[in-house]
Amino acid sequence: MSQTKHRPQVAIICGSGLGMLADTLKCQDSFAYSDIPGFPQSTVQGHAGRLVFGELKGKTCVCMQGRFHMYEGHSLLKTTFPVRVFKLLGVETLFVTNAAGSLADGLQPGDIMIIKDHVNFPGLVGLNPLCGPNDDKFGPRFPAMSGCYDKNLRCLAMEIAKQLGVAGLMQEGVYAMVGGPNFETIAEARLLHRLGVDAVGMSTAPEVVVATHCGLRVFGLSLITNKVVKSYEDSDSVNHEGVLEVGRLRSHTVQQLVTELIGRMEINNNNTNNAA
Ligand SMILES: O=P(O)(O)O[C@@H]1C[C@H](O)[C@@H](CO)O1
Ligand code: HPA
Repeated sequence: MSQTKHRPQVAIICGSGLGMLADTLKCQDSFAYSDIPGFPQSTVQGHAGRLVFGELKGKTCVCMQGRFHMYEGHSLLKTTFPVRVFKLLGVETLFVTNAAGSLADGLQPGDIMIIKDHVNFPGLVGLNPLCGPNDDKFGPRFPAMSGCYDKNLRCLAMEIAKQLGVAGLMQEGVYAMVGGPNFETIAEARLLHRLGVDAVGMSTAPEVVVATHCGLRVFGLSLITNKVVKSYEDSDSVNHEGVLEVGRLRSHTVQQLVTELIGRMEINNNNTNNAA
């Protein structure tokens, strides 16, 4: 921390192809993950691997340009390590963004889903970053996860979307994390759809679990980059380049939404930082 004067209140984790969010920060100090002790390295295209500090609409932010995924071979403890670092830095609110495939018929590529809730499939079978001895300095052994995506921020995001004229692209929905790295089979896609999942991806849920455990307020967005193939008659096929391309096409809108939301949200300064 001696290398930056910024003391962030807000942390942003950028999903695949959404790293441009960091470019909006003013008065930047940026650090390659390879220069930060204990940080894993990014291995996925579209995840630059830089931690960027700066100002956005009067709030001090830190932005992860590149996240860590379980399928890269990192332990869940490693993939979520930055969230606890943010807590210790005094961050109060975590923004998570991701690229996801849609299962809901009403969600098209290019749409933006405000995450209302998640299904943490790895977590349901015991692959949870909170497994192992609990560190009481961060939070309780058995944290509640109901309400982990802050309702006030979700409402404010919708209000802002209306003012920006992009409400037609936006709706709330349930995100599910699967392990990846392969995309879903048709049978898996049908199962997820029947279970009430609106969009599926390979990240986010462990970060949100760790953030909620240590008392961070969370806001999440999924950029819908593709429709998940649910029919044996459908010859479409998803690929990572296509995912990144939709990210590029919608980068400006995602940037506007996040910037306005950060500018207008209140900071309570209720991060007592008692984990430090
Ligand atoms: O980091 P996110 O969840 O945005 O990345 C998604 C899931 C895979 O890593 C990749 C697939 O294209 O995009
Ligand atoms: N499935 C899982 N992860 C994804 C998808 C998908 O269809 N699109 C982007 N990330």
